[in-house]
Amino acid sequence: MIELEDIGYVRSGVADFATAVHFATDIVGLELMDSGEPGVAHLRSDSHHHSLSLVEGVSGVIASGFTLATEDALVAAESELERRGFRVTRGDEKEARSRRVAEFIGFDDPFGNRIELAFGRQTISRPVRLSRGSGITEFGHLCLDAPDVREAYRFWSSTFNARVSDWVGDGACLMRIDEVHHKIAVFQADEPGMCHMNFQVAELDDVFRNWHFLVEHGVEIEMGPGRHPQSGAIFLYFLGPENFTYEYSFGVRRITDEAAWRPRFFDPDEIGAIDMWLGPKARTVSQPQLRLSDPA
Ligand SMILES: O=C(O)c1cccc(O)c1O
Ligand SMILES: [Fe+2]
Repeated sequence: MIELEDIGYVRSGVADFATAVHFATDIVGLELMDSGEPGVAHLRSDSHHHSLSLVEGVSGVIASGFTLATEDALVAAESELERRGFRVTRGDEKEARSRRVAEFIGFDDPFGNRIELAFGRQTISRPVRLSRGSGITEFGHLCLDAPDVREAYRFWSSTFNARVSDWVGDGACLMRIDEVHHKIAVFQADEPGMCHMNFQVAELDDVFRNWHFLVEHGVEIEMGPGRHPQSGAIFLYFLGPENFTYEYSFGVRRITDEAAWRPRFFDPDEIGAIDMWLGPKARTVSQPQLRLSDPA
């Protein structure tokens, strides 16, 4: 069992670098760090150096990064994964530097999502300078796609310390690795990929201010503002360049009594399954509400 300390970063390839960086900063509000690497943009949301890296090149997610507490844990994880039959690679010095971690390993999960495990992630002491007043306080969770969500749960819960907090039928599994209701989610989709990346905002008002801001700037709102019955968070999903979905949310539940929590099963075909406020997608019958982007 590999103990994940936290979520770390998302690394994503973008074909139109300038447009993606402009969106991540001037629209989403993340801080652009000086990466020192041409074609790599590091976006900061909290006390860590970055949560999102945009890398000029082929469009699409490159890796999802998680942190482990110690170097020993990383070494142990490497052999544990190899014992379980995964092909594990170790990042070289340049790759580790680009991720602002001391060491990392990478492997493909059973569905083809690239996962990286790192230790020694860089903390920055000075306050975040958000590019606009979006109220972002931290990287909240990441959501991966997999064809079989229950199988994905078996993988995450048997390989790592991930516990299910709630299910939305066979369509979504929300998992915690600490007190936060979920930091890892898996949504059903035919192909692997990054379903969305969530940032927490400081107050309820930020969700609504951001909503108005996004609408004014012609950004496609995928769903919300609404409220998830699972985490209890007020959410807003919106579409960035190259099909990258961002989510802002406020008020995520913390599960402080680990022993008392029982995962719940929500029926995705039931109205309000992921939006208690019954917004437009929540009213769609049978049930593309778990698919945030309408199929092209
Ligand atoms: O926050 C949640 O509970 C939640 C539920 C369904 C889907 C999501 O993306 C979520 O973040
Ligand atoms: Fe989410």
